[in-house]
Amino acid sequence: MRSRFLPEPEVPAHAPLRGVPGIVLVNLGTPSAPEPAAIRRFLREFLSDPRVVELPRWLWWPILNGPVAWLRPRRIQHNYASVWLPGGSPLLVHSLAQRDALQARLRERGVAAEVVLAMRYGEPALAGAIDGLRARGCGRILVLPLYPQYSASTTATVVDAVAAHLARLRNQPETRFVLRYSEDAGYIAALAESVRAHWRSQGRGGHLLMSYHGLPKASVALGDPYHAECEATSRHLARALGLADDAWTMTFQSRFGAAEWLQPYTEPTARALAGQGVRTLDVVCPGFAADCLETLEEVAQGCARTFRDAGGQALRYIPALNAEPAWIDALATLAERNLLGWAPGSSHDVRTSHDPTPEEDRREQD
Ligand SMILES: C=CC1=C(C)c2cc3[nH]c(cc4nc(cc5[nH]c(cc1n2)c(C)c5CCC(=O)O)C(CCC(=O)O)=C4C)c(C)c3C=C
Ligand SMILES: [Fe+2]
Ligand SMILES: [Fe+2]
Repeated sequence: MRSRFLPEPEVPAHAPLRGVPGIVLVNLGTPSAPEPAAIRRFLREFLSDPRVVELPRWLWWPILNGPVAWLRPRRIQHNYASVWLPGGSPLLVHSLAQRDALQARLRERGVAAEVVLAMRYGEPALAGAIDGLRARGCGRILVLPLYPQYSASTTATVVDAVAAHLARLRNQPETRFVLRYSEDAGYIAALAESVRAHWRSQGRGGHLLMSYHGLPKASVALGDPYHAECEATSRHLARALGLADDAWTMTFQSRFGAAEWLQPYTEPTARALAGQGVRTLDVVCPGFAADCLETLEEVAQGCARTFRDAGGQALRYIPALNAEPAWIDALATLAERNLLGWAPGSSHDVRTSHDPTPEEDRREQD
């Protein structure tokens, strides 16, 4: 009989019942090459997710498969090419470095867990990452999206995709999700340290922009908590840096389409600040755990040009946390906390009754 479910991986018979836990870091996804065909493939998958573009299908489908699929890739290929790294797209390169650094840090801490990277759209695929962990005997999986602030258009789509894959499995792994860490102390401390390091090496700018990826205003009106979470991150970061209220501004970038998005927008704000006499502008993008097209091309290049053209002297972009040690430490702590009771060796480990040590066995019999 053919089963409607996927075949189960063969895990060695002597493998422990649930094995060590697996951790899936998940980021958005990015084209496999800075070329129109690869960009088109990526945009088609990403922008056909109904959580990303909420327009009715009959209206959106012709736009996506017409102008977006055929004009946008040709237009933005040069943007991608201008930030492309020898190892590939910056988003992929930095996310892989985060995976490796997190794996190493957990080992140093004596926490047994297998870390893999997946992209929500494109490669490495989420389903493949989960199957890879299962084949290595991981019966418990922690999904850790690289989105500090929850949004339906990012975090929830990861949950959707994981759930859709689990729906095809017979022997489902125990699964946990980290939905947000916008106010996490380690994350805020890592951000603050990255800003301070920038100030130490380049001097303090006249103003600090905290720029987040935007979202249609309508989504927030319908209950998406994203704006409130960006605000929470920004206030914590400002407090950690000891900034007065008029020394920083929260803005939103990467607007897409004709609708109104969260305001104030980053680029016009940079222009206005130059007009008000700000000479040097520091910009940090706390919502992007890894540098990507939106930070390196749109902000570090594009907004910097706008700022200079408007009379400013220099916009100095502060790199994303990427594989910064303080951030990897924060990620490791976040992971450990969410592995509670799962990870042998973790300081948070709660041994289950399934596998008592011989010594515990003896004690229990006494
Ligand atoms: C309606 C469209 C979009 C929504 C909603 C949206 C939300 C959103 N996106 C990120 C993070 C990233 N977005 C990136 C690129 C990107 N985003 C959109 C559109 C929406 N994003 C597009 C069309 C693109 C591709 C580039 C372009 O065509 O301009 C990226 C970078 C990817 C890369 O290859 O480097 C990231 C990261 C968040 C956090 C978010 C909601 C909170
Ligand atoms: Fe986006
Ligand atoms: Fe963009």
